[in-house]
Amino acid sequence: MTPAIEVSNLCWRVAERPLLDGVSFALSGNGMYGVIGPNGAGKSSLLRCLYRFIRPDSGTILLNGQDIHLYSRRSFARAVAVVPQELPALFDLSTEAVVAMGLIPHKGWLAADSAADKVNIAAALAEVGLEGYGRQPFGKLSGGEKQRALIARALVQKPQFLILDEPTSHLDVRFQIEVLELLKRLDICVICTIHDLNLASALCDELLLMSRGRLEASGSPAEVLTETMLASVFGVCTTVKPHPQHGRPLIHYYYGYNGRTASQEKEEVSL
Ligand SMILES: Nc1ncnc2c1ncn2[C@@H]1O[C@H](COP(=O)(O)OP(=O)(O)OP(=O)(O)O)[C@@H](O)[C@H]1O
Repeated sequence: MTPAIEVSNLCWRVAERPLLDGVSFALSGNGMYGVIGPNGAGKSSLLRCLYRFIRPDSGTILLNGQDIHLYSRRSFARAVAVVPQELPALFDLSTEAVVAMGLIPHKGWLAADSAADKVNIAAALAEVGLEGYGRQPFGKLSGGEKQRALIARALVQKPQFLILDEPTSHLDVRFQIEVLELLKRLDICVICTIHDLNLASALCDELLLMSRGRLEASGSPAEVLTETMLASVFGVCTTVKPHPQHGRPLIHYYYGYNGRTASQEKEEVSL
């Protein structure tokens, strides 16, 4: 079933500081939704609200028409999988045991893994390029391998809605592309924070641009990634052209912007 996510007027304040300020949007179906924005813009806070880690002061989040806080723990875990930004310790567990945790919402803590479960776990590890790593202690994997194992855990969960906080942050460039392509192929509703704007442009169907706790812009990469928007939200000078392969925005950065206008900077560079 295609999930519909509807976020209305989300507000979250800490010590009188508005960290999320009237955020509203709808994700109307399957696809890759990228949350972008500068450091401290509120991207992770927004995702934490979506997976019920934070309870906002006001506003609502509906999943398939029902407030997420009215779902039982188990039914929410069946529908929603999360790959957090922080890599958990889980030192004593093998990598396959960590991936198997994704099955818990479907069968409970104590049920042993069936032969079919083991096939699913091995397939998920292979999907993320970790074939043969199942017996290795999770704690001994590299940062990028851990991140991919946590994505495999989310895959075996078979969620309707997958939330990932910076899934590419520990990955080399090849795995950044492979993991995002894999997430896109899942054909479910995926929302992830991402700092690489060119990757977001190439692989996300829609972008949500956060700035200072507010949703500054949303829409297709071409609608959101404009030179003017990048200058005003990130304070960087860019030239944005269609990518020669896929036609979506390709951002070239100018260095040493230092608060001058984009056109001043470009004139200087072209001299
Ligand atoms: N629990 C909290 N208590 C107080 N302040 C918080 C809390 N969580 C987040 N913040 C603050 O809220 C702001 C937004 O944080 P958040 O992690 O959502 O930003 P972000 O856009 O994900 O940033 P980054 O790109 O650096 O990961 C930051 O200034 C952060 O310090």
